[in-house]
Amino acid sequence: MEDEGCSIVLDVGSGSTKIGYSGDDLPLSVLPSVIVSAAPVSDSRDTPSRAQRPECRECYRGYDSLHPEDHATRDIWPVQKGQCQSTADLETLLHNVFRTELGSGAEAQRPVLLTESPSTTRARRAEAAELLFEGLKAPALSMCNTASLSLFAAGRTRGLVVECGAGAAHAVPVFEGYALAHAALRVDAAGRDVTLRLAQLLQQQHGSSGGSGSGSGGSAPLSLDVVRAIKERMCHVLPRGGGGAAAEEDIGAAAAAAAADMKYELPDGSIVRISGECAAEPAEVLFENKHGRGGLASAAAAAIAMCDEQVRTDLRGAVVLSGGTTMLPGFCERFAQELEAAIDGGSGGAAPAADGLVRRPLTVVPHARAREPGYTAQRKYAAWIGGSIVASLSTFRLLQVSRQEYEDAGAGALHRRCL
Ligand SMILES: Nc1ncnc2c1ncn2[C@@H]1O[C@H](COP(=O)(O)OP(=O)(O)OP(=O)(O)O)[C@@H](O)[C@H]1O
Repeated sequence: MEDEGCSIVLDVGSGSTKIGYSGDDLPLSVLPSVIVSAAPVSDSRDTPSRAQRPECRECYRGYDSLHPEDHATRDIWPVQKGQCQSTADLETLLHNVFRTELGSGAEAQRPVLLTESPSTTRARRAEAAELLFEGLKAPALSMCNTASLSLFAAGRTRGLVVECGAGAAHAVPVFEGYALAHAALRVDAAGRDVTLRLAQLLQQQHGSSGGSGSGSGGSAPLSLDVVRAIKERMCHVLPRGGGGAAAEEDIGAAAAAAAADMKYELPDGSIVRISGECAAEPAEVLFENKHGRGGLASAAAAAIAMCDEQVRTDLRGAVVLSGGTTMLPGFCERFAQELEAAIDGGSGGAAPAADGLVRRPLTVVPHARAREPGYTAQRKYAAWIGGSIVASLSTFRLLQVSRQEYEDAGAGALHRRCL
């Protein structure tokens, strides 16, 4: 939609930054959220106009590839586990992204809708506002919670949003478009942890950090970026209780295809063999109980339990998954099983409650078999897509704070108007 009045929609995640224009179906670009000292972040030397690049461009070198013990790297990831680590670094990243993706002309001088993590603080919001208004000269700004936006992308305003990205996961109840902050829970296990676990298993099985080489694997270490690519192609989530023939059926067509072809070809032509254990075990980190803290499904059940009973009915009726890690084949099925087991002893909340009322059954979106119209693969970019929808509504101006208002009232104006 080529529209003079459209806004820039910006979603800066731990792993990737999604940027594009309101009203579009997908981001213009998806770039790694990294400042690389040696090479340009993006491969775009000149900036073609928006009309020339209508497709979503993905240029992803994952945050997953940030090795926990690699202090020597000069790459800087300003957002880690969903939280900004340094405003100065974030400013550098955003200057790079705006320059390479939008150019320095009028395209970059539009109102901005910036997504914010469910666990952000007022202080961080104020810092981000200063960065956008003063560093990037945005004429107007609106800040929206990723959970509310993901829910809009799924066509709802009430529900429990379960986000699982690269660095962090959240379970956030949303009512009438507003995230209920008191019941939002965060889990420190996400896509990067799955990648690291896969790297560990490959190392154990092949004797190197990944074990590449032709045949059964050689000694050259695999970069975590390659391991991430293997994960995205070949890993899946088993149903609760593990494998078995019925389970294999349940993991879906994509996973079955991956399971049949357990070889991954590297760019140099060598082959990495992926065992069944390597394909299925890494994703277990998302569901396991660690140090007495439950996984994602336990957090989701706890978040529902922290809300009023009337709200809980709506939450059970729409548990919306979003974020790249939920794209793992079998994730939706396993999550639904785990959540059902965690709520009301397996009834999913449909059993009669103490007051005799039958609660609404648990509905996880997207459903593994009954595909949600318009919300399946989109969940990878759900927060950005929701932002694109919100920023194209005529009421969007009610959420915006202009530069003048910001100069007069400071960040307080944003706290009052953010979603
Ligand atoms: N098809 C796929 N299968 C499995 N994992 C995937 C797939 N596509 C992306 N991922 C994983 O999703 C993660 C990125 O998800 P997303 O873009 O939602 O996170 P982010 O916004 O960068 O980070 P965060 O939300 O944690 O701040 C990465 O770990 C990536 O490997």
